[in-house]
Amino acid sequence: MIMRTLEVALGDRSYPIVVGSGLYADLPRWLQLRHITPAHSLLVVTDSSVAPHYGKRVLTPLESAGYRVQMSVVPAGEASKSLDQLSRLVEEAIRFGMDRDSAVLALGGGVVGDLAGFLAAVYMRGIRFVQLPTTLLAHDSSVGGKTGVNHPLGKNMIGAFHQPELVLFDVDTLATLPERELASGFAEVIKHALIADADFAMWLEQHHEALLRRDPTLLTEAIVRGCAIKAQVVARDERESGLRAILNYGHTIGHALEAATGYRRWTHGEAVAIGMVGEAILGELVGTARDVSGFTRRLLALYGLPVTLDEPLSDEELLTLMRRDKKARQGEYVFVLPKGIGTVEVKKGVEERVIREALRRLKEE
Ligand SMILES: NC(=O)c1ccc[n+]([C@@H]2O[C@H](COP(=O)([O-])OP(=O)(O)OC[C@H]3O[C@@H](n4cnc5c(N)ncnc54)[C@H](O)[C@@H]3O)[C@@H](O)[C@H]2O)c1
Ligand SMILES: O=C(O)C(=O)C[C@@H](O)[C@H](O)[C@H](O)COP(=O)(O)O
Ligand SMILES: [Zn+2]
Repeated sequence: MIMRTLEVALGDRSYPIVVGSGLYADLPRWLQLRHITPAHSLLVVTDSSVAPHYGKRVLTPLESAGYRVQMSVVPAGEASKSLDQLSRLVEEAIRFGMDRDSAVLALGGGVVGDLAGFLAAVYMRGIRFVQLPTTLLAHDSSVGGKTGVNHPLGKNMIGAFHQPELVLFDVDTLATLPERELASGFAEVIKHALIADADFAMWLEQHHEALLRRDPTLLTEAIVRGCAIKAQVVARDERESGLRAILNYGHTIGHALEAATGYRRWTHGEAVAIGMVGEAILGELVGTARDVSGFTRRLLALYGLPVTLDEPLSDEELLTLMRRDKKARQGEYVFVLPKGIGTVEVKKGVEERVIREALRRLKEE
């Protein structure tokens, strides 16, 4: 049995990230290690695609250990990251009798993780929660405490920082993940490599075939390396007063693409993949880096990810959305730009004409 453990070091709010197989059978023990005992009722939030596969696998050991537990299911998909779904979950939590000692378990991908985490952040002004990620992408979303929902005018516009008590990533769940979602998850794995670890980027290039075949040892290694980069950044700058913004590489453009298409055209990872190519081109134009967009494009393409902007979106709309990005200040555009492979910098005040040129090149095959 594979099992690897890391820590997000946040003083008395530090928590473990456990990555391995067959972990759900031991879920009660992990919860008790975090002082979530059968005296505490649990709301398991999941989605309509995950519930049929893993609902029972999570509920059964909890019930056997004496927990009072209820499962709440939201429709699968990005549209569930909404205030409407949040409000419905609050109602279910109240009716179930959740109190300040209760905990929320987020069983699913980033949508469930962000939504259920936000529920935990606001329910009775904050209760504990646990992340049970079931997508590759959720190696990113389950760590670091960014929770929230979308607004039609902007991605993740409503949310809170609220750290989980525990991240328990059972890699067995990845067996049922659709191929498109696996690729989408690799976009954030590649992001972690491109911002912090050139060797990891080369490793991802070398092992792409086995990783796409879901070789369990390599997949676990990719998750652990990605989580380790994220955990280190979060530990140094939990609330994004500076350094943490590097985790947003590809997202100024990526989030604009998602919002401009009503969160329907691309998955989050696909939008970030196109965004990383765009921001690599932008880095070359601004002069922070040389010769990075070619490698970025090739690596993402090896994982079947989109690397050109092939949707007829107006530059005006994308620029408006990018000015609303959470990193932006005083109407200035802020981007995370590469300095090379494995290193990036946060660049404020990028000129609009240069962004337009990057978008033009991003549209080229
Ligand atoms: N909080 C953060 O730091 C952070 C980081 C990255 C991304 N995100 C957010 O995460 C979201 C994207 O997450 P995602 O890509 O995991 O999408 P998702 O949660 O929508 O999952 C993708 C699809 O796969 C299905 N699915 C999930 N696990 C499955 C499994 N094991 N087997 C079969 N089907 C499964 C889901 O039902 C869904 O249809 C976006 O909203 C993004 O903004 C947040
Ligand atoms: O954890 C972070 O910080 C990130 O930026 C990780 C991103 O992959 C993630 O998509 C995050 O939700 C984006 O946050 P936002 O603040 O730009 O909405
Ligand atoms: Zn992301």
